[in-house]
Amino acid sequence: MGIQISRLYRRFGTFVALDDVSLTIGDGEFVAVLGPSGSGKTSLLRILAGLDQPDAGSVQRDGHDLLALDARRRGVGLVFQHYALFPHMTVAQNVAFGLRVRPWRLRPKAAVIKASVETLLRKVELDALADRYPAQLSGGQRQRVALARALAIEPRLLLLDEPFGALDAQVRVNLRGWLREFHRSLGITTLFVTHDQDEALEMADRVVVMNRGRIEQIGTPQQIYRQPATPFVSRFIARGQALSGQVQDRHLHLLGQAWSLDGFDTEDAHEMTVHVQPEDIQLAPRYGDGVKAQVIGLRHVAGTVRAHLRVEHRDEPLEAEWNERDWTRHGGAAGDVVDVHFQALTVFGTDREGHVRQRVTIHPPHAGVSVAVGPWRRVEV
Ligand SMILES: Nc1ncnc2c1ncn2[C@@H]1O[C@H](COP(=O)(O)OP(=O)(O)OP(=O)(O)O)[C@@H](O)[C@H]1O
Repeated sequence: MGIQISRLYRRFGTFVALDDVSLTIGDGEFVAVLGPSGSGKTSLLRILAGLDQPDAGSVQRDGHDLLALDARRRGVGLVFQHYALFPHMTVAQNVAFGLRVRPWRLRPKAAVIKASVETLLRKVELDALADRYPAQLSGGQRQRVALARALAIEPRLLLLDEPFGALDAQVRVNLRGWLREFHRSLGITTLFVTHDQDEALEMADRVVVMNRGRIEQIGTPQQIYRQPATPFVSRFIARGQALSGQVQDRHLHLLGQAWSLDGFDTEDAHEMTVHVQPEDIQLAPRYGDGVKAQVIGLRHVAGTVRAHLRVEHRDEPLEAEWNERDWTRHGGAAGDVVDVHFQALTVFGTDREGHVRQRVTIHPPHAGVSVAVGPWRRVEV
C-alpha cells in the first residue's frame, strides 16, 4: 500500500514552496528527492514528518490520513544534515532517548531499552563506541548514531534530509554504499532528500526530481538519466547542453547534418529544445569524418577525460566526456581540432505555456552507432 501524497500545496506568503505535488511511495521503497536549493525538498519532508501542515492536499498511509496524526504518532524516524545529537549524552544514551521519553505506559523496561540500543549500535557498527560522547566521534560516525537514534522507535517511515551534507567527499561515498545495504537489510520505507545527483542516482530505487516546488519527473535512476522528461531534468541530471538548429522537411539541420525527426510532430510544438549529453559527443573513428571541434580545455577525472570543445555556430563551449584510453589512443592535445560524432540528441517540444508535450531521442543519419543489447553483446545498427 505505502504512502500516497496527493496534490500538496504549501505557500509562504506569496511564495509557493510546494505546487501540486503528488507521489506514491511503495512499502519498503528507497526514494530520493533531488533538486536544487530552494526547490521544496525540505518543505515536503517537514510535512510528512508532522513538523508543518500543507495549505491543501492529502497524505495517506495504507489508506489512513497521515496528516491527521501528530508528529509523535506518525512512526517517523528523522535524520538531518546537522547531527543534532545531544552533546552531554553518550552514544548509547542518545540512541535510547526516543524510547526513554515515551509516555510511561508505552515506555519499554530499562533492560529492554538497553538490549535494543545494543542491537542498533551493532547494526550501525558502532557497538564499540557506546560510551563515547558525540564530540569524540567522526562526522560519519555521528550520522550513524543519528540513524540508530531515528531507528530506535522502530519507525515505519525513515526521512533523511541531506544526511551526508556536512561530511567530506570520501566519507559521503562510503556512507552511500553502507546506507544502501543497510536499507536492504531493514526494508524500511525511506525518503532521502539530496541536491547531489550522484548520491540520488547511485542509491535510490526511484528518484523524484523537483524544481521550483513542482515535480519535474519521477523514475528509476536510469530513466531519469537516459530519458529526461524536461530540459530542466536533462540539464540538472545528465548535463544536457542546448544546441541550436533549423527544422525543415521534418528534419533537424544542425552542425552540418540533417537528423530525421520521425516520431516528432513539429507542427504541434510551439518551441523546440535540443540537448546533447557530454558522453554522446564522441571522437570520430576517422579523421575528416565528423563535426570539427577545437579542444579548448581538458580535465582528467578518474579514468575519463572532460573536454571543452569549441564548435561552429555556438558561443559557449560544449562539454564532452571521453574514455581516457580512447583519448590517449587518439593522441591529441589541448588546442587541437578533432572530429566528433554526436551519437544521440534529445528533442523536447513545448506548448505556449512552456509545458513539455513531446520528447524524442534521435540518432545521427546513417551512422554506425553501436548499441548495447543485453549486458554482454554489442551490435552495429
Ligand atoms: N518558514 C518559511 N517561511 C518562508 N519561506 C520558507 C519557509 N520555509 C521554506 N521557505 C522557502 O520555500 C522554498 C523551499 O524551501 P525548502 O527548504 O523546501 O527547499 P530545499 O529544496 O529543501 O532547499 P535546500 O536544498 O537549500 O535545503 C525556499 O525558497 C525557502 O526560502
